[in-house]
Amino acid sequence: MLRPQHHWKKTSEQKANKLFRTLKRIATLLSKQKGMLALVLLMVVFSSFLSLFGPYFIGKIIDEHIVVKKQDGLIQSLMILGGVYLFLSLSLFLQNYWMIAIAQKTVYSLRKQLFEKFHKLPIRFFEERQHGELMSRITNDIENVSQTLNSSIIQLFSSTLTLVGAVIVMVSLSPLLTVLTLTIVPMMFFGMKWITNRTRMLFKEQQRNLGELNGFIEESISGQKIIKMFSQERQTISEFQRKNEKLKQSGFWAQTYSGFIPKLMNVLNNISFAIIAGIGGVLALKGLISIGVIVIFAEYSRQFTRPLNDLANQFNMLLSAMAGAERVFEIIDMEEEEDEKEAVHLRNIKGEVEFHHVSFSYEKSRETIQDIHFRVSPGETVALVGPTGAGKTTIINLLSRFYDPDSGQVFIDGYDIKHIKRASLRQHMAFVLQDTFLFQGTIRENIRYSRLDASDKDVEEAAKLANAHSFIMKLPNGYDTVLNEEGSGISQGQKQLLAIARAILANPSILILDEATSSIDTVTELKIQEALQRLMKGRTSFVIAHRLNTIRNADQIIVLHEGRIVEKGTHHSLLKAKGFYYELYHAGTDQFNISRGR
Ligand SMILES: Nc1ncnc2c1ncn2[C@@H]1O[C@H](COP(=O)(O)OP(=O)(O)OP(=O)(O)O)[C@@H](O)[C@H]1O
Repeated sequence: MLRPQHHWKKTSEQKANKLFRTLKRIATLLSKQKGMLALVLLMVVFSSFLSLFGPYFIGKIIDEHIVVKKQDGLIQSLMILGGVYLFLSLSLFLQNYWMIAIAQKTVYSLRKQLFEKFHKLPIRFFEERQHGELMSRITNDIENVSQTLNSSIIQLFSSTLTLVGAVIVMVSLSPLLTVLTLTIVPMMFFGMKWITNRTRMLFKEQQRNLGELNGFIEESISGQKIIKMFSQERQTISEFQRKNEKLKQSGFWAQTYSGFIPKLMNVLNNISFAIIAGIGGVLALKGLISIGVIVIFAEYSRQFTRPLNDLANQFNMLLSAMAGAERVFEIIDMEEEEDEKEAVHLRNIKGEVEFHHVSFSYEKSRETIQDIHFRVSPGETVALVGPTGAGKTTIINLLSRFYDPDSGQVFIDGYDIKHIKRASLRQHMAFVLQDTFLFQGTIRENIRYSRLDASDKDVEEAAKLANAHSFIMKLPNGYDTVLNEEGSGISQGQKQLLAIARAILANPSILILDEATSSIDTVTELKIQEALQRLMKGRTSFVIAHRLNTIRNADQIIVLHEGRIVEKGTHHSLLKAKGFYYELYHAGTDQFNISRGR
């Protein structure tokens, strides 16, 4: 029995420590705007004082003017009272205004830090995580922090000040009535606890159901084509209805229970008012307190329930925002993909590539590639061939340093690429992948993405070499046609021509090409082939080849199987050897299937 208890104690301690560290970090961020923060706190103190002083002053006016029917000085007192409430409003406005400015500035820099960090993290980081989840850190989590900074800090501080101040004044006026008034506090505490326990669970459920529904909506929007292809509309709608119904149910109960909170507050307010009026009245009749004191108490007790309620709410909000902030800091603290201190910048390269006994695994439990060893002379074309999962993409990932080898080395022009700056290394490479990623923007901007300083003439020149110019000119706005992220409006083959144009513009020494497996119409296919021939000329090219033509023309074919090189050679020498390549070729695997007929 001791152990779990000890464990529990430890984890809750760790949690508290973590929370404290996160709070401290937020405080450090906020302290960058010390001057403004000091002003806000000053305003909070001022407004708390005025909100206590107002009712006190009303009590005084009642005792000194109303009860004794003395008109002298009443007007002045009322003017002072007006001034108190005017300044109270002003200070509340100012503290809010300044605090929002501080909060927005803080989350602005947090958002900036996080986005910049994303670009310094290795590819592994993104491959291991859900993109939706990462998106939510930069949107929801940061928004949560922003909301809390906007209001919670002020509320927590002013609620505490008001509570403490009210109790001090009340005790000084009538300890007995204070004790009686405070009897509602435990009632309030337990009542609130009962409701919030239930609402918290219900809200959690509502949130979960909402998340589920949102996920389902997102999936059915992006999978619309598949839904229609398989005529699953009706099934999708009924699944949606089921989820929608669940959300409605949980939403109904969550809102109903949370709707009790103001009602309960009202009842408790009335009870405390009855206590103050009744018992205060008896005390006043006995001459123990004045009528003004009853008014002060009545007003304070009304003020009492609000800060107590606020404190509980704000504290919950603060906890949830801190959880969000923790998730943000977790990423900000992650180890970055850094270049070695002495890493060099390569100006020009010839394009000689050597893999020297390279082994690598994505996960410790399973070796992905083993003892890969080959050399490529500048300008050569290498076809990487092998069944699915053989390790072709992994070799490309290592060459471009998206991952680093566990053992062995990769050399470019005799330099171990570990000692070359990543940006410099990738500057000498261009990628034409199966799935061309296009950004929202014009065709011109999309081609220029590989060399931002290229002139319009350079862009068009590259498009011409890539056989893309003629189809671009047929688009409604030519080079200024706007594409969305999915590149809808142009075909798969045309997307590839754009990718080739991009690569031609980059003018790299090393070219990485992942040939498309999807079949493309013959005319476009021929255009692609011709453009690729131009692109590959004079550059060291690595091709994950799917077209027989490419494979046949390669200077070197590297045949991979289960992470190892099983054969090397040219098409003819490998066929002659009657080994694994020969088998692949005759078995008509994916790699050879596509273009055998062409
Ligand atoms: N990010 C990753 N994390 C873990 N394992 C991975 C990762 N990427 C690939 N693998 C695994 O590594 C092995 C080699 O994958 P790789 O993508 O290099 O094969 P491939 O030859 O390019 O296959 P294909 O022709 O299907 O693209 C596979 O077993 C794959 O499951």
